[in-house]
Amino acid sequence: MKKRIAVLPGDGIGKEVARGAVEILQAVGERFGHQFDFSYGKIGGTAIDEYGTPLTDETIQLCKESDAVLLGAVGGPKWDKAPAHVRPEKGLLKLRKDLNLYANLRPTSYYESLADSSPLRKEVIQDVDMLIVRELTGGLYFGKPSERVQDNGQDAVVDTLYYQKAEMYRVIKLAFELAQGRKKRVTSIDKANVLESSRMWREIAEEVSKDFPDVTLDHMLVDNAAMQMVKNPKRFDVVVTENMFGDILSDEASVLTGSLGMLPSASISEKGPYLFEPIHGSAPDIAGKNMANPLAMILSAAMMLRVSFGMEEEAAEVERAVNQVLDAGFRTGDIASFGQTHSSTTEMIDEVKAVLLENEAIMHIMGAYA
Ligand SMILES: NC(=O)c1ccc[n+]([C@@H]2O[C@H](COP(=O)([O-])OP(=O)(O)OC[C@H]3O[C@@H](n4cnc5c(N)ncnc54)[C@H](O)[C@@H]3O)[C@@H](O)[C@H]2O)c1
Ligand SMILES: CC(C)[C@H](C(=O)O)[C@@H](O)C(=O)O
Ligand SMILES: [Mg+2]
Repeated sequence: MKKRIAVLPGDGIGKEVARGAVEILQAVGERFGHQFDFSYGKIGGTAIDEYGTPLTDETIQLCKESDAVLLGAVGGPKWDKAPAHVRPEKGLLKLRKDLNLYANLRPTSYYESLADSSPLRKEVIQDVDMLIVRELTGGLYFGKPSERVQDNGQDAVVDTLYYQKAEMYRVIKLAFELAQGRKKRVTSIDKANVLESSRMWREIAEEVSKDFPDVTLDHMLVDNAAMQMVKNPKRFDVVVTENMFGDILSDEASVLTGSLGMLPSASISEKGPYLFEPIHGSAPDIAGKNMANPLAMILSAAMMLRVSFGMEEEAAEVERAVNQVLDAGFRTGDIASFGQTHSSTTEMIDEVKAVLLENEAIMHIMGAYA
């Protein structure tokens, strides 16, 4: 059946990696006989330059009319000094809010072939398999007021951490449901020794856990969690946490796989369409140089196949092709060990595509002799 995919490449390396995901999906379509229709929209700085706003109503409409959304990344120094309402990042936040994407799933798994490119010892990271469930539409990112103020004649500033109970409840419940299909362990991360919002978060986690007797729950303060994540990452299965803690911890978790350029994500809502994006940003330091690692974006496309379209075999094939390319020694700079030759973004994309199509040929031949 035809699937409509909205593609929002965004800024910087977002454009380079989004192109890769589209090429891989085209190869999947060719191999498995699916029709994927791609429609392009602008978001972030690119949209500011053209329309004066980081997200137009047309782009939101395009996303709502699609079966899934693929997003590259937004932001860059060109727009860093822009007033708050026309910052590229505001476009992404508005899109997440408008599509009600309340949960952001960020899986981190171990890649045997990348063990040498991690700064952590192999014994520490081997077999890590963690899923961070990040609340995505509440907390400090969206609380009002968020502004500069005058306080007793002093320049001051306020940001607000606001959550409704129901917003915490639904994402924590989802984390428990996901844990049931995994190792049945949820670690809820908060700052309950200081923040009232975290105390409520912890109470709700306890409340939800009563409905999931097969899943164990533990609580961890976020500062300790940041340390445990690099010291003993294997202790984590499903991690659930509020928006900003999840943002920070997931960049940290990406180091366990080897690089920020390896971590995909799925942002989901109650009824879709869902959005799929790498967790990294627009990487201005390497943008336009054909150096970015496209694998986080390609793996996000695999998550889209699985989560939005129920195409498990197709998703697994993309993941297998990525693994094969890594096993064969292809590396962008961020995942290269000392002395290894660096492949460009486009070379990596071409390699994954070639493996995908080559595997089809091999399976075809094997089928003929079966
Ligand atoms: N979802 C998003 O769109 C998103 C996420 C994070 C940051 N940002 C934005 O991106 C801009 C730059 O932010 P930053 O530099 O703090 O974070 P970043 O994620 O863009 O880059 C951090 C570091 O990781 C490297 N890196 C990131 N992705 C990579 C990849 N695929 N391959 C190889 N190396 C990669 C970069 O070169 C850089 O050294 C900011 O404007 C920020 O707001 C956007
Ligand atoms: C660009 C920024 C708003 C965004 C976030 O903090 O959510 C990014 O860091 C991410 O992780 O997707
Ligand atoms: Mg982030």
